[in-house]
Amino acid sequence: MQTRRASHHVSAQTTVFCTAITLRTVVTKVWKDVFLGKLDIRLLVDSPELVHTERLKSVKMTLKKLTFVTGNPMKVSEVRAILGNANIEIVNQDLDVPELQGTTEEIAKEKCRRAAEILQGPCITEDTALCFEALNGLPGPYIKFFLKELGLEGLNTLLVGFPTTAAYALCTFAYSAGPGTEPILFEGRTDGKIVPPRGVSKFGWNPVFEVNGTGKTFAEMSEEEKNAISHRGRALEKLTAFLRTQAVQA
Ligand SMILES: O=c1[nH]c(=O)c2ncn([C@@H]3O[C@H](COP(=O)(O)OP(=O)(O)OP(=O)(O)O)[C@@H](O)[C@H]3O)c2[nH]1
Ligand SMILES: [Mg+2]
Repeated sequence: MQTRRASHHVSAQTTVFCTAITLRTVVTKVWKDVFLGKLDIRLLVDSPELVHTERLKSVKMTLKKLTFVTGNPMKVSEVRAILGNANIEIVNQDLDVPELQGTTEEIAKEKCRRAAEILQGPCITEDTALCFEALNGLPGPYIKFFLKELGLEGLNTLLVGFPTTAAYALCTFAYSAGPGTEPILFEGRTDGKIVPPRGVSKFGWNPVFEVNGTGKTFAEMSEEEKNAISHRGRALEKLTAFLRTQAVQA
């Protein structure tokens, strides 16, 4: 009787001991992976049930690298700064993808579809528009050509005689999972007004776009300040949220 109770006691002790060792091994491995950057800590919080399954490992791999097709190095630099926080590495491909004429959405979608065909793989593209309320949204996606021909002062002159200088910056990211798949769009918008140039910037129309409620043009803001409220930052927030849901479903 006593022998049986003793052996029962020993086996219970063994179970507790083994469970503790297993738990310790799992916890150590998870934190080691977080520390080494192999595992995004946010995935642990969002979906703890996925911890250390093969699923999560492959998800992490797909999330890690993203090809951004653009010929604009300033876009690349901002996107890297913003997505660096989400632990996504941006690989830039400067492909000559023709831009269709149409709405920002149409341009972004077609640009991405063509880029995915050329790359034969997944990618993101982005189209930015600067829209003037007084001109019913123009120049919109054609701002690049207006800026080139008219310059910063010219963008102001364009609005002389109109009752408002209100404008908004619109950024549309397109994500394609690969050739033949319909690109998905993620849009971010920042409202402001067109003002005479203030601040120093290497990026296009930053000096003439004053963001509502800040009293500052994009060119007068630090990189962090701009990224936190910019059209691009807001669009990327949506893109990263989408990539996380993809991760959970993969
Ligand atoms: O001051 C700025 N702050 C910004 O945040 C910003 N984002 C874009 N732009 C400019 O607006 C036009 C968009 O045209 P866009 O989208 O076709 O770009 P792009 O042709 O330069 O590159 P891409 O089409 O290869 O990606 C181009 O002139 C860009 O330089 C910005 N200027
Ligand atoms: Mg372009």
